[in-house]
Formats: sequence, C-alpha cells, structure tokens
Amino acid sequence: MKTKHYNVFVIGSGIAGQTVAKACVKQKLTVAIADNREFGGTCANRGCDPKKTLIQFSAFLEQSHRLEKIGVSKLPKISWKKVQQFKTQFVEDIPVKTEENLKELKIDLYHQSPEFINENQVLVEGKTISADYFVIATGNTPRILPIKGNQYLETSDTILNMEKIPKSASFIGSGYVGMEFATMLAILGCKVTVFEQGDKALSNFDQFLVEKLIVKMKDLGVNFIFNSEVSSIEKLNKNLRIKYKENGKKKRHKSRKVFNTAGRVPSVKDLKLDNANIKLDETGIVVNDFLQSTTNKKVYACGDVSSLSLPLTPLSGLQGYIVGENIINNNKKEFQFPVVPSTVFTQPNLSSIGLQEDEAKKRYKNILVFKGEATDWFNAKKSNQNTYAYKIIVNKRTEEIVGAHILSELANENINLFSMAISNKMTVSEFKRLIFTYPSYSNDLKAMLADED
Ligand SMILES: Cc1cc2nc3c(=O)[nH]c(=O)nc-3n(C[C@H](O)[C@H](O)[C@H](O)COP(=O)(O)OP(=O)(O)OC[C@H]3O[C@@H](n4cnc5c(N)ncnc54)[C@H](O)[C@@H]3O)c2cc1C
Ligand SMILES: NC(=O)c1ccc[n+]([C@@H]2O[C@H](COP(=O)([O-])OP(=O)(O)OC[C@H]3O[C@@H](n4cnc5c(N)ncnc54)[C@H](O)[C@@H]3O)[C@@H](O)[C@H]2O)c1
Repeated sequence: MKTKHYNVFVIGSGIAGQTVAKACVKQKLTVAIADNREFGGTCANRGCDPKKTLIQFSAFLEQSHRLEKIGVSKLPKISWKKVQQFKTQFVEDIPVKTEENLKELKIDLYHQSPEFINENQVLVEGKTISADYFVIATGNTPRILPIKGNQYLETSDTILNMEKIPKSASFIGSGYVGMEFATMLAILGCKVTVFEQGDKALSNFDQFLVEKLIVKMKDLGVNFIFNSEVSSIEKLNKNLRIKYKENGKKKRHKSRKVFNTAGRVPSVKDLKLDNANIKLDETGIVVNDFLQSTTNKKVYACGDVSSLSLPLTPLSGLQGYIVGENIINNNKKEFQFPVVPSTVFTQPNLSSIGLQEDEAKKRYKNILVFKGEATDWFNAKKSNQNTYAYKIIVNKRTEEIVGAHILSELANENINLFSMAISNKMTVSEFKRLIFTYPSYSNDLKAMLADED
C-alpha cells in the first residue's frame, strides 16, 4: 500500500480548514486537505451565502407588502426559478474555484473521508498518510431524529435548492435554521407550521424580543406548535402526515414537506476517532485552549466541530487562524471567546451580542436595562413597520455597555456598532457622543440608550 507524509493534514475544506491550510503552506509546510463533499464548506455552498441570497427576495416582498398600503400599487412577483438560477450561478463556482486556489498554493487535495487507523496515520483514497499534525475541521451536520419515517425528512440543503415553493411545509425545531426558512417560505406563500419541543423559540435569544418576532411571524402566516413531540412521519399521496403529541395530547398534521431543523451535531461519523484516541463529547472534539485534542497532541480541531465552538462562520475563521498559529509557533496562542454578534435572518432581523439580561445580573452587582419598542419612531413609521424593539444591557457601576439585542430591519448591520462598543468597553455616554448620519437606523441606537426601563 502507498504511504505519504505531510507536515499538516487537514480534514474539512470550510473556512476553518482552509484558514489553517493556507497559513501553514505559507510557512513552507507540506499540506493536504481532504473533503468528502464539494470543496468550500457549509457557509459558501449550503449555508450563509446561498441562504442570504434567497432571503433577500422574501425580504423585498415583505417590504413591498408593507409599502403596498402606503403607495406601492402593484406587488412585485418573484420568479423563484430565476432566483434559483441567479443563486446557482455563483454558488456552483465555489467548489471549482476553491480547488483551483488551493492547488495553486500547492496544497494536495483528497476527495474522500479519511479514517484514522492509529494515532499517527489516516487512510484515504487507498493511501496511508502520516502527518506531523492532523487538523479536524469537519463542521456540523443535521442531527438525525430517531423517529419512524425519518427518511421523509429533508434538511436546509433541500430548501436552498427547491425548484418551487411548496404549498405547505413543516419545520421540526425553531432555532436559527427553522426560524429563518419558516419566515422565508411563509412570505413566499407557503403554509408553514413550526413544531418545537420546548416552550419557546430561539431559546438562547432575548425572549422579550423573540415574543415580538413570533407575533410578526404569526402575522406572516407561520403557525407555531410549542411543547410538541413529533413521533412519526408517514407518506401519503401528495402529503406527509406528522403524528405528534402537544402537551401530551395525540394529534396529526399534514404538509407537503417536513424539514428537520432540530439542530446540528459534530460531523465525525466516518473518521474512526477511537482508533486515534481522540476524545469526543456532545459539544464536539474536546480541545484545550490551544484548540488541541486533550487526548492526542498531534490533533487540533477548529470551527463548528471543536468543543469550544459557537457554530458561526466568523468564529470558525478565527479558530482556523489560531490553529494555524499554534502549529507554526508551537502553541503560543490561546483561544479566548471574543464578543460574537449573531443574527437570525427573519423579517425583521433579530441580532444579539454580549450578555443576556439574566447573565448580566449574575455577573454584575447592578445593571441598567434599556428596553422598549420603537414602532412609533420615524424609521418604523416611514416604512409601515410594526415590529421594532430593543434591549441594551449596561453595567451600572462602570456605565459600560455589556449586551445589546435588537429586532429591526437593519439589526444585522447595527449590531456591529455594538460589537465595536462592547469590544472597546465603551460607556453609554461615550457611545451617545458619537455622531451618526440622520435619518438612519444607526442613529436610533443612541435613542435606545435614552431611558432606562
Ligand atoms: C443553513 C445554514 C445557514 C447558516 N447561516 C449562517 C449565517 O448566516 N451566519 C453564520 O455566521 N453562520 C451561519 N451558518 C453556520 C456556518 O455555516 C458554520 O458555522 C460554518 O460554515 C462553519 O465552518 P467550518 O469550517 O467549521 O465547517 P464547515 O463549513 O461545515 O466545513 C466542514 C467541511 O468538512 C467536510 N467534512 C465533513 N465531514 C467530513 C469527513 N468525514 N471527511 C472529510 N470532510 C468532511 C464538509 O463537507 C465541509 O466541507 C449557517 C449554517 C447553515 C446550515
Ligand atoms: N444566521 C446564522 O448565523 C445561522 C443560521 C443557521 C445556522 N446557524 C448556526 O447553526 C447552528 C444550528 O442551527 P439550528 O437551527 O439547526 O439549531 P439550533 O440548535 O439553533 O435549534 C434547534 C431547535 O430545535 C429544537 N428541537 C430539537 N429537537 C427537537 C425535536 N425532536 N422536536 C422539536 N424541536 C426540536 C430545539 O429545542 C431548538 O429550538 C446554530 O447554533 C447556529 O450557530 C447560524
């Protein structure tokens, strides 16, 4: 059997894996990357980018609906076929361009899942490969729901490539993926039902804002069934039948499609981690602060698959950078969680950064909470928007802003100003001294800090 040696062997070609590989090859190390799907990872091929491309059309339609009442005389029609063609145009180039770029850098590519055969070697494409370091950057994959008929469940991959909008669809799970696509499909005319096992959606987000988002989504036609336990999916003629219990009561529901949006788990199934003594738990590959496996020092893990991850693209990129530095400089950089903003791309957007109110209460002796609705402010009124709210958390003693949560059309952009403010430990008065353009949603951020709740 053929054998080969690399300084660094990376598994996974998403942002985390590519960042490590590029940093190492720049330092003249020999590097290879293996991926068992199209090169380029989740975000670019089947996550953030194609999603945002599609969602801009439902967002435009929702905005047109609002403006219809105040001046738009004819609602635009969305040609879903064309929208898909437009998205495909640039998404389909990603794997080819990624491979070309990596090959130009002299990184060897493998197109299969490697499996560890011992602590120092993997088997891939019939070759035994040894390396000074292995980097696992395989991301997450949808959790398999252990229910009867789970073969009929589809994932976000299908939604992103759907040729037409189904008449009806159900989502199991009301996290990021479920809420974003439920909103998109409802606006595009699909009858949407969301099943959630818990009693709230987006449980990691501020519930004062989530409740307002739910009201808006209900207005857009989304039906929520909380405290529900889906037990089986059956295939009917055109529909799928969902059997579920709601608060213990047996019920049924029919829809054309059922999407599994019940969360994502570390993608490690094919790697045979046990053979290399790599510890895994439900949060991912267990790593120390250098993002190195706690049980096999030749192995690093970064991005969604690492136990220290928060599955978001910017954080995966940062972890890839840190692993690259640690391989090159022999563990000099510890990973510390930065303040990470995130957005749920519903209509409007729900964005969050820093501490939640309950976290801040635990951390500081006294806090100030600036919270309210901004539906009677100019920005909401001019666009006939009935959903606009915020909650900003401040450490009372120092006046520093420590958390910001916004539900607004431009929350995904505005939250980045709070990212700068929190990272730089800005106080309320320092933030309010900044001059922003008028009229703008950014300028509203200062008004949000006017009255304490
Ligand atoms: C629908 C959707 C929308 C999202 N939207 C956003 C968003 O708007 N903003 C945001 O910040 N984040 C978003 N995310 C999350 C974001 O995509 C991830 O956090 C990010 O892609 C993680 O990067 P990564 O490099 O760690 O892993 P990935 O990008 O997942 O890359 C892992 C790579 O490893 C490969 N792989 C897996 N198993 C194996 C194996 N056994 N052998 C070889 N290769 C393997 C995969 O094929 C993949 O190419 C979204 C995710 C989804 C699913
Ligand atoms: N805009 C973004 O930044 C973005 C978008 C998509 C995904 N992501 C990332 O991907 C990760 C995964 O997102 P996700 O939405 O798949 O998962 P999630 O963990 O955010 O949400 C899963 C939801 O499904 C529910 N659930 C689990 N099992 C269930 C069951 N059997 N029946 C009913 N409900 C069930 C959970 O209670 C939870 O509310 C996120 O944590 C996020 O970091 C980010």
